[in-house]
Amino acid sequence: MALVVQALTFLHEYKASLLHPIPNKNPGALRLGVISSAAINAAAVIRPVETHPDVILYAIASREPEVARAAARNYHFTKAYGSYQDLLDDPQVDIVYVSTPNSLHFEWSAKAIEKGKHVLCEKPFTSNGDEARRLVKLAAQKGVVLEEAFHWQFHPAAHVWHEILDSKKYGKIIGTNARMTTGPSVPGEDIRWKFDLAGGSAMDMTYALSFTRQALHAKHPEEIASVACRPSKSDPRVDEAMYANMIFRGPDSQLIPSKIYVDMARPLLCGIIPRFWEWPSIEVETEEAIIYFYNAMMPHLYHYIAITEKRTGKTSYVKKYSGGPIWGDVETTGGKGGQSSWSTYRWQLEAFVDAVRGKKPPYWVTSEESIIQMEVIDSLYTAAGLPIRPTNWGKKS
Ligand SMILES: NC(=O)C1=CN([C@@H]2O[C@H](COP(=O)(O)OP(=O)(O)OC[C@H]3O[C@@H](n4cnc5c(N)ncnc54)[C@H](OP(=O)(O)O)[C@@H]3O)[C@@H](O)[C@H]2O)C=CC1
Ligand SMILES: O=C1OC[C@@H](O)[C@H](O)[C@H]1O
Repeated sequence: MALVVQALTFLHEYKASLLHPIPNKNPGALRLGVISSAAINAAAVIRPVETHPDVILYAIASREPEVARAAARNYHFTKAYGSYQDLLDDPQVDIVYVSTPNSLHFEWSAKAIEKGKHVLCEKPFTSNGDEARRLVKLAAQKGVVLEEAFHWQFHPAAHVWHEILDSKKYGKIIGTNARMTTGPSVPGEDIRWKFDLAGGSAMDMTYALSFTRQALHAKHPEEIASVACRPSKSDPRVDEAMYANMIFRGPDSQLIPSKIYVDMARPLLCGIIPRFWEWPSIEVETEEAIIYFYNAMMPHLYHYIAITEKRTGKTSYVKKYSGGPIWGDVETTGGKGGQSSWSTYRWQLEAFVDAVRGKKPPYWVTSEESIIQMEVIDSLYTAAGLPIRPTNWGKKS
């Protein structure tokens, strides 16, 4: 129930901002510029920046000057810009967060990179694989940090889950099943329904594919065995839901059947009950156990990793809110091993700032990972008989 999880994250972040005093900022703290007034801004960067000593809320831009001014007042940004370009033209901006609709990620990330800014770009990274490759190349040419904001991957729970799977304590992986759904439906006018804004369930709910590829350390699937889409009623090019059966090559070179189900308008149970309990999750079957990561998307709210051993039928539970195999020994800006109140976005910011400061971040979403993720989404659309999300900017005619 992605919308509920999202709403709870807004509350979680708001509570964290009330309970945790804003630390003194470093004299040379990085100046953040935010491109758009998106709903996700508060959870994804504004609250995390408040508790990070090395970043300040410097500027926010909107297509509407008054919207930018209101956001700046609400969240205490120093500057408000009535155009995205004006924000990028400000030499004081060091790092940029791009939270526009998907179709504009490439354009505004590229324009920020051209200005020498480091970029944290929302997921899905771009509209398609071609844009992803071009963006990564541009960042490398300009020598700036570029990161897809795949926040869930930075959380300690994700790292413990990896540790369990990679240990082979329960044998090799033999199958995966990931899902992300929301019902009641995503509202009708939302950007996620618009083809020209690179909408669609496989784009927005890219997490299910990410959980799967992460579990398997997989790149492209060996085969897309089948894909079925439920098209949006208003635009058949937009997938309201997608069901995909893929075969990946697993970490031991074995072939692994992997199911993905994403749905932006999950039918209500018995026609009336929203499935509030259905949070973005993945089940991994190994030779000896079923390992279920519940709420892999926003584990800071609540999560568990349930391990049910096939031989005994017994289930044990693992949870992890701080420390863990990657952050455990790290001196973070919140102390050793970070803080259990930190959201996925706060862990992500910690790593992003490390990278901008030239320090090796404990965890990183590689450029290759972001490119392949977009390439696989392209191939899912092609297999489904739907068009790949187009590039609207920067193509030489
Ligand atoms: N990491 C996460 O957990 C989440 C990530 N996301 C991602 O963040 C991005 C934004 O999502 P969300 O917050 O729901 O988006 P919203 O619809 O709330 O905001 C998108 C913003 O983009 C700007 N914009 C620019 N051009 C357009 C256009 N043609 N139509 C509509 N808006 C436009 C608008 O800002 P303005 O008018 O100020 O210019 C608008 O406020 C998406 O890429 C989404 O996938 C979303 C939710 C969660
Ligand atoms: O990234 C996201 O996380 C939460 C979802 O509700 C949302 O659709 C998606 O964009």
